[in-house]
Amino acid sequence: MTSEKKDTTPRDNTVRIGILTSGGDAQGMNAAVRSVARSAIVLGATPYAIREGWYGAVNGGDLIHPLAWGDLSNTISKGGTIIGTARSERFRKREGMKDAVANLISNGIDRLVSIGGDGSLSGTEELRQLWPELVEELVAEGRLTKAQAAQHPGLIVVGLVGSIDNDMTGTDMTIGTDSALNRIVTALDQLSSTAASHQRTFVVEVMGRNCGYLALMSAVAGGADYVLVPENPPAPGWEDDMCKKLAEGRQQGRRESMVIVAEGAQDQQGQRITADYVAKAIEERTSESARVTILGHIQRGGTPSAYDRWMPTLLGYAAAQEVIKAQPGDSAKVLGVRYNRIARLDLTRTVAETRHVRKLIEAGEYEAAVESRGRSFTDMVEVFRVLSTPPSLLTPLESKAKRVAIMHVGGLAPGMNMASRAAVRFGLQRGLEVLGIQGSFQGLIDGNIKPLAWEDVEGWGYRGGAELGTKREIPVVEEFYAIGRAVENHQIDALILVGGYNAYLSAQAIAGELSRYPALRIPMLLVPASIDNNLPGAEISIGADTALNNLTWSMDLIKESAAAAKRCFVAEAMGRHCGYLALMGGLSSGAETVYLEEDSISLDRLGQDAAEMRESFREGRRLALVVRNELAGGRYDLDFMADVFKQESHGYYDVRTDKIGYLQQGGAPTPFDRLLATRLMYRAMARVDEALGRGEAHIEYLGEENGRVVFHDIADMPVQVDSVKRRPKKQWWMCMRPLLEVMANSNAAVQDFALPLVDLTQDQDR
Ligand SMILES: Nc1ncnc2c1ncn2[C@@H]1O[C@H](COP(=O)(O)OP(=O)(O)OP(=O)(O)O)[C@@H](O)[C@H]1O
Ligand SMILES: O=P(O)(O)OC[C@H]1O[C@](O)(CO)[C@@H](O)[C@@H]1O
Repeated sequence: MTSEKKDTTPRDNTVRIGILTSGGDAQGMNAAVRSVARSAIVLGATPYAIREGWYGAVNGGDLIHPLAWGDLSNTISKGGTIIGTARSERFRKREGMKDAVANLISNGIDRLVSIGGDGSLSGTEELRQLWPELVEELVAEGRLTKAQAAQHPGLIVVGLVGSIDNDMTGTDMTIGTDSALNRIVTALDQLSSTAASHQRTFVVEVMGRNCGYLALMSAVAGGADYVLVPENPPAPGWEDDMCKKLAEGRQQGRRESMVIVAEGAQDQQGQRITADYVAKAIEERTSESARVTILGHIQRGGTPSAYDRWMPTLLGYAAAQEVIKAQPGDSAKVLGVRYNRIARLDLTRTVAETRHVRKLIEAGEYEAAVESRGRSFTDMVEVFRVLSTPPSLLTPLESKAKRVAIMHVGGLAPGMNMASRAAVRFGLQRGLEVLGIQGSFQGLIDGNIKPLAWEDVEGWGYRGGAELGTKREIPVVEEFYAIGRAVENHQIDALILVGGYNAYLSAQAIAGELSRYPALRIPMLLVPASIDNNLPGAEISIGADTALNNLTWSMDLIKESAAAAKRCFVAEAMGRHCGYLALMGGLSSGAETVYLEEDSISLDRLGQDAAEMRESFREGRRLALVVRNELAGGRYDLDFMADVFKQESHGYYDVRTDKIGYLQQGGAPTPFDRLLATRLMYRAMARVDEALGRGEAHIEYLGEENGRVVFHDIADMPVQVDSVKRRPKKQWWMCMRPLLEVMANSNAAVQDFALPLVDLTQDQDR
């Protein structure tokens, strides 16, 4: 970013858009700033940075300056906010706001994209409402001319929610939350090994102010034993309950114990519960020592997750579009995300609703407070209870004498272990016996099957790989008899297959042979797990988020390695025929070009891209990233593409290739994949239980679509997928394709394209 003093006197007639980040910084704010600024440039407007949040608006001068395309280079992977943030006390006062109006107008700015938490956004709205009055006063005081006042009659505002707390109602995730959750869960994984070595309890305090989202979700994803959140204060005597739970867990073989305390946790008397208090309570009641870890600002630090890059990029484009189109007097909007789509929310209402939750907690209306956090939060309270409570403390359920088997089929997907762990615990709670099949269909035929107890799956959640193994082979007809015999011999009443496309094809094959093999007429349910994200009826499959993060992280490293030389990297992402990883990885790592299998890639296109690449290096570019999906371009493979770029470089840059490969499949699953696996298995086990109760035997697959878990009969599969390309006919993320062009090219021809919007009138959670 340039540091020289800018002449901010308005000279052109373009629309000027001020961009500020305010309140606590959050990972992903840079992606939002970059996107708003670059989209503004592509849409014909001029972006201005207002540095240090509202402090910059109040103080003006060098703190307000235009942003050039190059100022945003290589910022998407950076943590924090490159334009600075602050908590400005002066802005809270009328005089401070008046100074802000004077400074904004003297820079020709009356359109603003404000990125921050509810405090920052309510400050923004207050300024918008006071604007006309303050302008009048400034004219009366001679600080603005009448012409300036006439030119800027009102402030046009769009808000983006940047805060790790995820406390804004109406939006599923705020910018920074996913990264903070990644940070917390990584820390919990690391603490687990030391805790297990000593059979010790760790009490971990996490951020979130009055919101328990980070605490609750990290407790589920990190496999914790007990959680304390502000919305759901524990009843008197909770210290004894907690210690009983910890002791029982130990009895069941749990070596590491973890208690998560939200920083805003309190008891029903409104008394704050600190991590130290929790540790003391444990030491007083058990013979064990407890250790306290306060994660603090680590949670807000470091590089953003892939989600906190592509999501703010999408929102940033939408915000630029919105702020350019809006008219003075239009109500202010805040753009959030619901079900991976953009939610256009009324700023005033959203902020008021958010503050209302805080009031509910203060008033002791806890049930209402939990409900206000939305369905996913409410469900997770119950999910956590079931997952974390040792069987001896769960209300005993009568055994149903039914056996549900679980196995993996297809390529490895991080999160498969979490799905198995959840299956065992949800199944046992329902009075079902859960069997683990080792080694897919061949394992079933060979009888590699054993009952899984509550403690058998302890610690599985954070492991990469698949403890039950997985194989890609689809059973052939000759094996169906053996499979049927195995199902009968092991008295398997229902089967849950966690896996990828080949699991679905296997189920389809079984469905076609049911009349010949009646033993296979049992409920079967497919749970989507594939890093390719190519499964029907599932917008995201288990494993795709981990793979995307692994890919993004590797491309960050590649970019860094290339920064020293003038270099173009051509990187290859997995995904087979599905471009999800390549496109989202490209968007998240700031790639210049992405080639998908879904595109038709001609030699002409490659030649043209290479010529543009040469031109950009000739004009001073130092680094470029091209991402290709592993099957994109058919015979134009990785080496061929690299050769075209090399041949056309004319010495302006050199070219290197990198096949990212199997590291995309490896490592511990991200919190998103763990939570998705848990949510899906919660519903899967309930469905199987119901089917067993009713004596039904459907073969179904499930997945999340538009924020709902939806079940489809296997017969729907041919309608939903392109069977040659092995991917859904409709891929919701494809509409983000033009976004990459907008972020990569200031002369992008793409002006306006359809954004994935959620229809809030159809939203049953609002
Ligand atoms: N009611 C208000 N009126 C005017 N300005 C406000 C108001 N509330 C907050 N602000 C401005 O926004 C800044 C940031 O607010 P706050 O500290 O509440 O953080 P936030 O935006 O809620 O972010 P975070 O989620 O990180 O806490 C304040 O320092 C102040 O300048
Ligand atoms: O960075 P500061 O000013 O210490 O603020 C910490 C607070 O900000 C947040 O990180 C974001 O609102 C909260 O979770 C935390 O309570």
